[in-house]
This record gives sequence, structure tokens and C-alpha cells, in this order.
Amino acid sequence: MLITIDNLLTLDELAATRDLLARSRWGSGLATAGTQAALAKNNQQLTEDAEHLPTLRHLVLNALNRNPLFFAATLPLKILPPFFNRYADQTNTYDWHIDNAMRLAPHPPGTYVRADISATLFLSDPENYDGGELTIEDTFGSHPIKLAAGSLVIYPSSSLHAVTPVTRGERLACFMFIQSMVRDPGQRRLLYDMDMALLALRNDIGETDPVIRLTGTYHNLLRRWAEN
Ligand SMILES: O=C(O)CCC(=O)C(=O)O
Ligand SMILES: [Fe+2]
Repeated sequence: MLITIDNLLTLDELAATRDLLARSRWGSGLATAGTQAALAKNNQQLTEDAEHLPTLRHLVLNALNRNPLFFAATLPLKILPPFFNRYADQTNTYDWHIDNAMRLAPHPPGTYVRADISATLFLSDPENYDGGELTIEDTFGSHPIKLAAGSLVIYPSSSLHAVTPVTRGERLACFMFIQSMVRDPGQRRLLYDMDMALLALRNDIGETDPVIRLTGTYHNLLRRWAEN
């Protein structure tokens, strides 16, 4: 399931994010790449000791946590602290890869986040760079994604994806990995569809007895499938 969320960041948050990134130094994207990803990855990334990284992470996590669509689509259990990347120099790119399944969490020490869902938050205006499409493959084909600054795409971490070379300008983004309460993408999809249909029904006809019963069924399915 590939879902976009427009305007995850407010204009003020987007401006603050860009300002902090403009005052940051970029390191090699290879810092968080495994051996296979290292062959595909040619971009830049904020290093873990970057001065503004805690503020940037706080800003993005705050925007995710207040967004009901993000919650409904991901059912987040754990979110790895977001990373920030940059593609520029007319060459940066990220070739086809699948994200690692398990990522070491900063705390508690020795624990892992299972990447069920990957997400990219676009931070540059699309007209200011060429290329840089995040291309995601699923059973329905290949989907090139290039969103307005401040908008987010989420997709299953199990999908093959790539970022095409940025041949003009710079592409700034924040990328993240989420462990869902519901591990299975098919079950997650059913819950999301049901949640959205219930939302529409509630708006159309209000909290009628069948709507209350169906909402109960949503929660009972979640109770059956959720893990923590
Ligand atoms: O830059 C992006 O949009 C995606 C980055 C990515 O796929 C990764 O870091 O694993
Ligand atoms: Fe990736």
C-alpha cells in the first residue's frame, strides 16, 4: 500500500527545517548503508552528531504524531529516529534496493526496530531539481513519486525502490522506518480501508447502531492482529 500525505509539515515547519538543514554539514550516505546497499547508495546524509539533528527529528516526529492519516495508514508501534538526506552534484542517486529488515534502535540499548514501512518526506520544491523520483515497485508496476515540499509518501519496506539521479539542483528529504503494530501488509490494508470507510460513513449518517457495531469489528480485528 502506497499512500501520500499532503502537507505533513506546516509552511513554518518546512521553512524551519530547511533553515536548519542549510546550516548543517553533510556526510556520506554510506554511514547507515549495509554492504549491499553501499553499492547502490550515492548520496549525502546528516551525521548522527550533526548539531541540529535532535531539533529536526523532534519537528518531524511531532508532525507525524499529530496526523490521523499517518496513524491510520501505519498503525505505528516504533519509529526509528528520522534521517535526513541530500542528492546533488548532478550525480547523486540511490539504485534499486530493499531496506534492511532490522535496524538497531538508539534506545533502549540493544533493541531493534523492524522496518515494516518506509517513508520519505520531501523537503525541496520539485521545480527546483530534475530527477530524484523515488520509484517504488509493487505488483501493479513501477511508481515514480516526486511530491511537493512538506508532503510524505509511505510504502512497504519489503518493496524494491530507487531514487533516480538528481541531474540539476538539490533534493533534500527526510527518510524513516516504522515498525507497525500490524506486521502483515495485507491485514494493515484491510484495517486502513475499513477505517476510511467508517470515517466516511460516520460523516454521512452519524453514529448509528450499525456504524457502532462495525467500529467494534475494526477494533476487534486490530485486537486480534496487533502485537507490541
Ligand atoms: O531518498 C529517498 O527518498 C529514499 C532513501 C532510501 O530509500 C533509503 O535511504 O533507504
Ligand atoms: Fe530505501
